[in-house]
Amino acid sequence: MKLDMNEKINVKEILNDLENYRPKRRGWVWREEVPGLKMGPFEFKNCSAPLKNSVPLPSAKYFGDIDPQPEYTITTEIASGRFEDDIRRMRMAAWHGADHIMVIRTAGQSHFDGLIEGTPQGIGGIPITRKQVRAQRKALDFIEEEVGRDINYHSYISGVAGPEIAVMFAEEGVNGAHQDPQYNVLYRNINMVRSFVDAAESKKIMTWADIAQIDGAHNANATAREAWKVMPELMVQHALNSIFSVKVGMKKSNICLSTVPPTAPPAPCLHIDLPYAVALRDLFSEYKMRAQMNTKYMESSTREATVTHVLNLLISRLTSADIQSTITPDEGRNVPWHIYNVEACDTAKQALVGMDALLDLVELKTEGYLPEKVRELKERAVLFMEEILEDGGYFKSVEDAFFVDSGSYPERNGDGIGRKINGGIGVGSIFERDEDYLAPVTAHYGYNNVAQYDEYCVDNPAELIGGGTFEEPDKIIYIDELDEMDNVNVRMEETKELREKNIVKPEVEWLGDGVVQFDLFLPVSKRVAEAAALEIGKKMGLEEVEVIHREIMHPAEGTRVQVKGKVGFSIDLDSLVIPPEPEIMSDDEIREDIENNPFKIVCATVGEDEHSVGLREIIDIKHGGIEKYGIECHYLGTSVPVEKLVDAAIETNADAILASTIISHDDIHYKNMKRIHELCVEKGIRDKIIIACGGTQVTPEIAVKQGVDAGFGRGSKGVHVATFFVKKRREMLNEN
Ligand SMILES: Cc1ncc(COP(=O)(O)O)c(/C=N/CC[C@H](N)C(=O)O)c1O
Repeated sequence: MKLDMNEKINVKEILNDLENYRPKRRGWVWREEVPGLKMGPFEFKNCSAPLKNSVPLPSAKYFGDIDPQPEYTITTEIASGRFEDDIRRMRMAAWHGADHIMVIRTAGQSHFDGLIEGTPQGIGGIPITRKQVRAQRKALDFIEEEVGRDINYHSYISGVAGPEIAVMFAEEGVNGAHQDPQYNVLYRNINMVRSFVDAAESKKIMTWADIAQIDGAHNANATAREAWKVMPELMVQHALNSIFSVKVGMKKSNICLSTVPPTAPPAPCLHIDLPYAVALRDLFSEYKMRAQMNTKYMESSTREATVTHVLNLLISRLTSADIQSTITPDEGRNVPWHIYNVEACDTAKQALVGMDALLDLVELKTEGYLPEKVRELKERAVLFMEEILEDGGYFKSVEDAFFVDSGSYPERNGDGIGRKINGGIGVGSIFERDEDYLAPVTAHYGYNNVAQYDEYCVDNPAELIGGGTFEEPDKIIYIDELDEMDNVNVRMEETKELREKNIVKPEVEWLGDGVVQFDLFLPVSKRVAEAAALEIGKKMGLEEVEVIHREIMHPAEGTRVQVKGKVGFSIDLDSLVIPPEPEIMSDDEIREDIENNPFKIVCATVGEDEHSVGLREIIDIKHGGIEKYGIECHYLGTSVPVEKLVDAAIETNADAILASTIISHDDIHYKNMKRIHELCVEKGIRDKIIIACGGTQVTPEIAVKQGVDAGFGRGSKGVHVATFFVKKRREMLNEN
């Protein structure tokens, strides 16, 4: 199966024959850095190899459609609860620069005490199962082929089924995973002894499979009452998980510290977060940094979240990052939607390439507040570690609620998360292995008496059984579905007409969910505006109308409200009149026509409009404008009265008038077009002259309604206008 960029991914095809799917590779892939990368007229210092296929930033069109990729791996978190719909979002995110797909697990999967099978729908995440992992890894094989860059697939190895999950991930070629026993203990109340014994096993397996590890320190950020007060503890948590991982045998280049700038505006966040970012990288210089955007201080304003994320990216650029995780701007209001996953990827890409080579321009101060604060934070972290030792070690310090205390260490408010060593889920489930304990498996942590059967297999216990599932994937027991109702086949049956018929429904996260959102301003106070917005949504025929964001413009003057609702209908695409792509003739064909029959135009930016760039791009030869075809252009400049433009057309006996207007306030651009047409009629030249008008806010269909012959909107180029002129003149000559 090879993806065609003009065809949707065939999810049914992906689900076919999953039993025999095998992952193409094991382990994590970092981007290929290309220092001195030349793209368009620029040279980049901190970029990686460009993609084969991608969607550039909107403004890329001003720079030859280049789409430079920063050197950091870019993560997008995807998990709507329906993995089959997430596959499409993965493809969208990959085209927008994501090469790390992180799949949130269904709420509370950490408490599942074993692997689950089949493809049940999840809540706020995906129930991780072998079939679901296979389907998404298989889909990513095709998507990475399409974009031209390897994509890392990532999930979570935590909870009471951690080791089983680790084995399944190793078998299925999962490339990255969160693994941090502290997460189990602090946030899922899983017995601490069980958690660390499981973590040793899980990390051993991850090491064998070359799975990159992300720790869970960021959770303290998100859980603490005031995130910046846990900075010392965050470094302690990173240290504990990192050294434990090293002791199990994990290479440091696979150990990624999950670090989040703890604050956000209106706090003076750089002043607080940058010293922390520097201190962390000083202490853990041998490890990888997985920079995650701030998730704690996010409200329902996607704009606010995006600006905070750009400040987070500035910190990444000023310090370092290996993985730049992105958080969807709408994380603060609902389960992330397609469009916001993509926005988050674009925010990271845009900001990081925009700050390319930043450290050639600025450097961090080595005297004063910054280094002093860095030292202070490191000292607090070391003191925290020392107190753990004095208190009797990690488990004892957890019992004494050292962690996630709202005080800024060494201050303590006594409100940390305390767990008992003889409490929590899984307590009492650890047994010492007997003298003759044997597990004939690969990558097994701890005591394993293989020699009792064959001393030559001590380093390869699975040899005793002719290889385990790591060596012999055909030994994996693949279970398709267990629940006859809660599975992907039933779900896809429900939405099949949206796949099979030529109809479409709006969606935000699931195919056919019918959800739309709209943004409006109401000149009333907040509470009145919310009520009015709901009423407007209902009158628009939306169902399940809900206000998802409101912003006060002024307590009395007005409120901005964002509303979501569902449409009950779908659109029959066969019934649509879809305007054809603007035809373009070949340069030679246009040039030949003009050589045989010279063409003269008058052109200007009309009205009170001073924007000249757009029109110059359309006419100037150096921008690929219409002059390159031999068209004679009389450019009258900017803010030209329409009367003057029409008079010039008459004086020069022009074949065409080309008017540009960018300003569209009160539809002034269309009013000017209409006036040009009327003037040509009044002066008796309308049937002899071609009128074309353009501008970024011009909709061609509306332009023509004003009486002109053609309108050219955003993205139009010289070749579009020249083709139109040649065709329109031929049409007029044929008529006469
Ligand atoms: C170390 C660790 N283990 C397991 C889980 C997940 O555990 P459940 O399956 O019980 O939800 C998490 C969750 N982190 C949130 C993702 C965050 N948005 C991120 O990008 O890091 C975790 O941090």
